[in-house]
Formats: sequence, structure tokens, C-alpha cells
Amino acid sequence: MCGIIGLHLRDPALHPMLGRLLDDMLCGVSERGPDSVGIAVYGDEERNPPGHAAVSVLRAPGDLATTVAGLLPGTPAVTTQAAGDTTVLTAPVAVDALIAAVAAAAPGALVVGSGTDLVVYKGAGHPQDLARTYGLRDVTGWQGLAHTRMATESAINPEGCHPYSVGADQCLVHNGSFSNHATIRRELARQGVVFDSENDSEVGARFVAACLAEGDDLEKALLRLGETFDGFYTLLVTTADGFAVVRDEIACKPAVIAEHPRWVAMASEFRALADLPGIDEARIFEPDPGKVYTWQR
Ligand SMILES: NC(=O)CC[C@H](N)C(=O)O
Repeated sequence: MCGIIGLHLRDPALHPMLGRLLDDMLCGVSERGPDSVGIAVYGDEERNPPGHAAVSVLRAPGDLATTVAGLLPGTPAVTTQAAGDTTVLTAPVAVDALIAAVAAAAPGALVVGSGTDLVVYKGAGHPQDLARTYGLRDVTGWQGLAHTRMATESAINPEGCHPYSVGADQCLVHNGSFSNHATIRRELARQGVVFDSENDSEVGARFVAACLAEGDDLEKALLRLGETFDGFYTLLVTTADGFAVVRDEIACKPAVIAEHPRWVAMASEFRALADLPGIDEARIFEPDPGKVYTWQR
């Protein structure tokens, strides 16, 4: 199983409601993945203020903000927000500088999300309990997604949660399993790619990140993924301005897309979309096998 929800808001009047809409959607997929949940939010100006980078960290030591500030030029103000297993650090510096400072300050910590617009939360436990821990209903912004996990390929722990956010403002969530991920992992590792987990979906995320870094757009990157990976998948991939959905060539895993003038949404099951405002006027369809659907901000 595993459950996916994603919401891309076209109408800024809905931005203050993003968290409430996501939380209601999450209820519809919680039982597809009771092991753990990950949530990603784009455009919440309280959690990731304009002009700042945010880095989401697992296994963060208590004094991380002070140590990180001391390592950054000019000792800028570094804020921390702890939510369950995830600690979010923000600072008015470049994303790479904040990641490097976290790595130097806490070698045992793991960065699981980063960007100038993005905040990621991950944890093991029931999705609805963790949604409360993350304050999901209070979230604002223009785009968000969540993944409820029933593990197939690696341990049930926060590291195994989706989204895999392995490039600035990028996220990938996956329902399914890749059968040749070990081979692709070895090829990417030979090219210098470093992995954080044993999870198959991380390999997909690292592959997409490498394609985007080579200059592919989201559609091209996901078509290349389809040519390279064997197995089953529904994927939702998001970037600083994009939202993309793709299913494998035999559409083994479920997905429903709803498109409305005010928003675009996808979920593993329709019931997660049923309470969206204006759902009765939305164009609702199952994505065709192997076809990449993308939307830009
Ligand atoms: N049930 C699923 O879709 C699992 C997704 C992925 N293979 C994982 O183990 O995390």
C-alpha cells in the first residue's frame, strides 16, 4: 500500500487554508500507511521566512542552532522548531551553507529536506498523531504533499519515511517498489552519489535529482526514470515551481487527479479528495499509464 496526497494551490486566497486542506486529505490515506508519515510544505512564510533557507534534520542535538550559528559567517540568527523526530533550522543564508554548517556541527544528524521555500517533517508513528505533532492544520502556503508508509524495502524509522528531498526544494513520494533499485544505486554511487538509507524510493529521488541537475525538466526526468527503473510506482514529484505525477506502464498502483481552476490535487484514493472546495466542478481522472502530468506555478 502506501498513501500519497498532493495539493498545488492556484488561487492565493486558498493559501491560508493549505494545512487544513492537507490534514483533511491525509485522513483519507492514513490507513494505507500506518507505519509513518512525511509531510512537505511549500510557501509557509512563518516556518521558512522569505530570504531564509530551511533545513529539516533528524537526530539533531539540543544545542544545534547555537553551534550552527557559530559556524556561519557573521553569526546570523538561526532558529529551530522541533516537531517530533524532525528539527527545522532556518537562517538568512544560502541553502548549501546551512547544510554544510549542520553537517559540521552535528556529524550524527541527517538532513532530510532543504530549500528556500520548503519545510519537511518525517516520523514513525500513526499519520494522524504525527500531523498533530507537526501542527499540520496551521500550515499555510501554495503547495504541499504527504506520504503514509507501509514499508516494503527498508526499516520503519524516520529515515525510511518519504518524501525523499535530496535537492533544494525537491520532494519525491512513491507508492510501489522498484525491482532494480540496487543496480541503479550502484551505478549512481559510482558517479559519486551518496545515499542516506536502504530505501528503493530514495534511489528514484536521487535519479530524478541528477536528471534535474543535468538540466532536464520534470517531464523529461520522469520519462527517463520510466526508461531506467523496473517495478511498480505511482510518484508525485514537486519542485520550487512544479508538481508532477506519473504511474508505471501497467499502472499497478492507484492514483486519482482532480483539476480545478483554484487547485490541482492528487491522491491514492478519491476519498482523500472528496472534501476539497469545489470538488464537484473539478475534472477528475485516473492518470494514464506511463504518462507524465506536470503543472507549473
Ligand atoms: N508500500 C509502498 O508503496 C512502499 C514504498 C517504498 N517501496 C518503501 O518501502 O518505502
